[in-house]
Amino acid sequence: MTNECGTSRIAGCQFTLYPMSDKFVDIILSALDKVDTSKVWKDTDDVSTCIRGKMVHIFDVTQAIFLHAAKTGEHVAMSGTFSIGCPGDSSGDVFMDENDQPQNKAGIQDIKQQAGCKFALYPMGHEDYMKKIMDQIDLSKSRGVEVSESHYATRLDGDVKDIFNTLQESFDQVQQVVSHVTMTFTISANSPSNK
Ligand SMILES: Cc1ncc(C[n+]2csc(CCO)c2C)c(N)n1
Repeated sequence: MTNECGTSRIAGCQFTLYPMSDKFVDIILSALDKVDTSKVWKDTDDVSTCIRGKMVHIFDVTQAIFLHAAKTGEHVAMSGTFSIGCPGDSSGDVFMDENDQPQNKAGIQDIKQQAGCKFALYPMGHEDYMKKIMDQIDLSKSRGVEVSESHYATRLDGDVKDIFNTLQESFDQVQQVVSHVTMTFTISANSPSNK
């Protein structure tokens, strides 16, 4: 059964890039600058960047910003929270009229990048939330990434595009049956550490 409580399906992501490099200012600002964010509402401050709009563009922009930062070869991490159906979210609805064509597919098509990611799904207000989460962990295993258990999160290892596809599909599947869903993630590339 669907649990509709918001008036729109506006999605969003609040994220922070952490380049482990002396050049962190340039890496953050050029990643934000190189990515086409014309189909999302965006606000950057000294802590993080928030984007809001259609789910397809939220994942497209988040992935592209991480890839542009990671392709510098520096050790870069990104942490953030995706959200959809937040009952208080509505003022950016103007961006909901955009079409579903992702703006950054061409810009990232030649970037090949391995990464490790930990994510956690939070279906809000559902008593059977563990079942909804376990279904997505099971589905992750057929999406071309290595899936492993971690306390309070699930770990995904593989190509960044496969990782973001897995994140998006998991989030999308749950939001089809749960009105308000949040999902936290941390992704790291070019780390000098062993797993
Ligand atoms: C995605 C993202 N957005 C904002 C910040 C915050 N921040 C920290 S240093 C810096 C550049 C100099 O002002 C900015 C914007 C971040 N780290 N990652």
